[in-house]
Amino acid sequence: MDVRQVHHSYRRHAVLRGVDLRLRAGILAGIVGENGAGKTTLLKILSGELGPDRGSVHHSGRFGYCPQSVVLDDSFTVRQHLDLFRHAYGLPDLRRAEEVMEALSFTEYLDQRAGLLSGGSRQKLNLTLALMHDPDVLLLDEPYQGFDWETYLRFWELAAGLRDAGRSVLVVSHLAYDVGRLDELWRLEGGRLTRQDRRPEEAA
Ligand SMILES: Nc1ncnc2c1ncn2[C@@H]1O[C@H](COP(=O)(O)OP(=O)(O)OP(=O)(O)O)[C@@H](O)[C@H]1O
Repeated sequence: MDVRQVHHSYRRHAVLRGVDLRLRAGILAGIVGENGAGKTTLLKILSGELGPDRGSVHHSGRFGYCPQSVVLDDSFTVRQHLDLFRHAYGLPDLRRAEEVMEALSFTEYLDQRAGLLSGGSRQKLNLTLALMHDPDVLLLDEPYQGFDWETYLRFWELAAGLRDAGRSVLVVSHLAYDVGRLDELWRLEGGRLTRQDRRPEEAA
């Protein structure tokens, strides 16, 4: 993914003022920033949901995006969500979805309605839907919110496995927590990204 000089304003409020970012294959990168720094705006632009006022975003290969809340129909079960997304992605089967669910200890919820899932389980469904087509570039917005400690660790194992398989993974969070797990850390501040040291005491 190659991002050059992205600018975005909401009316006269300039939120992004020249964001540059290059994500190579086989990297696990993080972006941190305070509330209101523009993280969600940047992710929407990277995913194509929002057009930048200026600048360019290019990526190659399959693309996956896990926003903070995926629009889910609460009356559909987990299995029905998977089937819908399988058709949308044009997948022959649910093999990868099953692997992700296994990794997140989520398989027992297949027949649960989405509206009855706990916050953490709902997030597992969001992640499964974003990962089930095995994207080359993966953008994750606050991906571990609501996770218990065990699931949090499993999430990082999953992310590292994707990196090791040559995928580009970008984790966006307001918390500079556990940054040692990342290959690169960036801070979004004043509308631009700056590279951070990954030592937690300096990045927090
Ligand atoms: N649709 C919109 N219209 C006007 N202003 C907006 C809109 N969306 C976001 N903003 C403003 O842009 C700024 C950046 O918002 P954004 O949601 O991108 O930040 P964030 O870093 O994701 O914040 P948080 O960590 O709180 O989720 C904020 O000041 C916000 O109020």
